Amino acid sequence: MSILTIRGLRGGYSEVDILNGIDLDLDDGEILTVAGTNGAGKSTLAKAIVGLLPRSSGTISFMGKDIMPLSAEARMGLGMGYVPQVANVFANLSILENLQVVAGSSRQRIDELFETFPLLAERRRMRAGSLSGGERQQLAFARALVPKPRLMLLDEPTAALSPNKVADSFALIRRLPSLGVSVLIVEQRARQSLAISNRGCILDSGLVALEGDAKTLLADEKAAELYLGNIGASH
Ligand SMILES: Nc1ncnc2c1ncn2[C@@H]1O[C@H](COP(=O)(O)OP(=O)(O)OP(=O)(O)O)[C@@H](O)[C@H]1O
Repeated sequence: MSILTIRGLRGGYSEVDILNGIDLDLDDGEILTVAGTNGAGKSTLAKAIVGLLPRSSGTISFMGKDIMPLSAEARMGLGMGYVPQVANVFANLSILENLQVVAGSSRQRIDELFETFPLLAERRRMRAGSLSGGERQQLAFARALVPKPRLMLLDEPTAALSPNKVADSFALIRRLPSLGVSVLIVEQRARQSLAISNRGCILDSGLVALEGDAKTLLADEKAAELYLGNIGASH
C-alpha cells in the first residue's frame, strides 16, 4: 500500500519554482532515499511534504488523504514526523524533559522509547546540550517518534555527525520500519543511504532524474557516474 503519493509537485520560497513537477511514491514500511546534486531541491521537497514550504502546488496524498490544503501541524497530527537538518532539541533541558515537552507524550510512551534507545535511558537526567552529535540525533529521532508517526522525513540525518558515527545512524534508521514507521531520507551520502533503502530517487534541478529499486540504482552506471560519485563512496 502506498503511504505517500506525490504528483506534479511544484513550488518554492518565492515566485521562482525550485520543485518543477515531482512525481514520487513511497510504500508503507519502506525506506526511500532522495539523493541528488547540491541545490537540486532535496530539502525543499521534504519541506513541501511536511507543509513548511511557503508556496506549492500539485498533489500529495498521505495514507490516501489529500494533504495539500493542510497546515504542517495538521500533517503532523495525521502521522508525519520531520527531523530537520539541524537536530532540534532543547539544549538546556534534560533528555527526559526533552521527551516530556512533546505534545501527547506520556510516561508509558517515554518508557517505550527508552527501550528503543537504551543510551538515552541511561542518560535521561543529562542536559541535551552536553550530548555528542550522535546522541543528540538519537534524541531528535526519539522526540519525533513520541506521537507514533507513520512516516518520518529525515533531512540529511548524517550531515552533522563525525564519520565514525555515520554507520550507527544508518543502522538506527534501518530499524524504523520495524517500529511501524516508513522513512524518507534526504541524503548526500547517497550510496550508504541507498544501501539501507528499498527505493531511491535522484533529483536534478527540481525534477526526478532517476528512480527505482535501491539496489538497481546502486548498480546503475549512469547514476554512479552522474550522481553517486566519489563523495558517497568515500564515506
Ligand atoms: N529558505 C530559502 N529561501 C530561499 N531559497 C532557498 C531557501 N532554502 C533553499 N533555497 C534554494 O532552493 C534551492 C534548493 O535548495 P535545497 O536546500 O532544497 O537543495 P538540496 O538539494 O537539499 O541541496 P543540499 O544537498 O546542498 O542541501 C537552492 O537554490 C537554494 O538556494
